[in-house]
Amino acid sequence: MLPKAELHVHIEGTLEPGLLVRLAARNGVTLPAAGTRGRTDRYRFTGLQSFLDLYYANLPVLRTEEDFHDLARAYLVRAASAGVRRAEIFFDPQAHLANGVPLEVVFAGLSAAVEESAEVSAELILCFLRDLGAQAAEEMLRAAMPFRERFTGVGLDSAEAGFPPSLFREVFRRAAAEGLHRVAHAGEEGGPDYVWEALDVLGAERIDHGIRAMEDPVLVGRLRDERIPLTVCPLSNVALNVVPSLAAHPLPAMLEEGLLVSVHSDDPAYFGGYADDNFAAVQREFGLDEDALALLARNSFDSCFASEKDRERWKAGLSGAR
Ligand code: HPA
Ligand SMILES: [Zn+2]
Repeated sequence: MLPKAELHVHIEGTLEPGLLVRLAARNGVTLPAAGTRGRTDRYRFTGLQSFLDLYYANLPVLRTEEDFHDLARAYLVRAASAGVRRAEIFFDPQAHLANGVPLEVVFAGLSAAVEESAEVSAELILCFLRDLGAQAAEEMLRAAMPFRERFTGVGLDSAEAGFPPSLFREVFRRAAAEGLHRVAHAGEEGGPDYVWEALDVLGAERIDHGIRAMEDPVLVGRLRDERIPLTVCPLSNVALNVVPSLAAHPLPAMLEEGLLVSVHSDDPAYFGGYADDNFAAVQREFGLDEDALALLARNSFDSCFASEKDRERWKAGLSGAR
């Protein structure tokens, strides 16, 4: 299995139907109708919001430290089998707080799984829910500071359209002052202007998705010249109708432009696959050869926040892999 780093995965999006049902039973939580629909078949979504509605509807099954541990543990075991050596994992504490789960429960459960992970070097990235607004994000960051050592950076996720990155200037400035890494979802629903803002206003070090940057040649030049990482999620983009089909996905054009792109799973329990499945899908669809797949894997290590020494060690493992 090709070694790789997974840099765009939401831990809540790894909640597989089997674990969802077990946690609901364990906690005596009744799943909402929206949560039960589709579980016997593949999930079907019309766009980002229709997915988010189900994603949030399923989260009340997560209540205890053990629940968060079991969720992250299951992901890390599956990721290891996908060849993942490094995982930088998003989590959405505002959603859990809204469900009455204290922050220390979320951190304790996720951190325990991260620390216990021998196979995968893992870190957490705290995401702000952009549709809750800037003030809520600032309160979230303040509340998370007692847990500063347990997360490596901040991100920006949830409904994108109508919530431009520029709204979050101040909270990202504060995160930078705390020495936190900064990433942001941009250019999934929103256009190239959202990617510009994520870079110029938020100081984002990495853009999550970013595929709509391809609509702006000046932006493409900037991303190439500055080697700004883009974490692309092909099966997610197809599932959420961000692209009409995998065949129409801009990944080959992004590689052709020399961008620092890598491939990730986003919400694997909902979108039909983990990191290895996403690699297999683009290999099949675009006929990528071993060199192209190794480049995607190398890019993933070059895009991660691990030490130079670790990144070099993982990249050295690429020659002769597969
Ligand atoms: O795919 C996503 N996009 C935006 N926000 C999200 N939060 C969880 N998954 C996603
Ligand atoms: Zn995402």
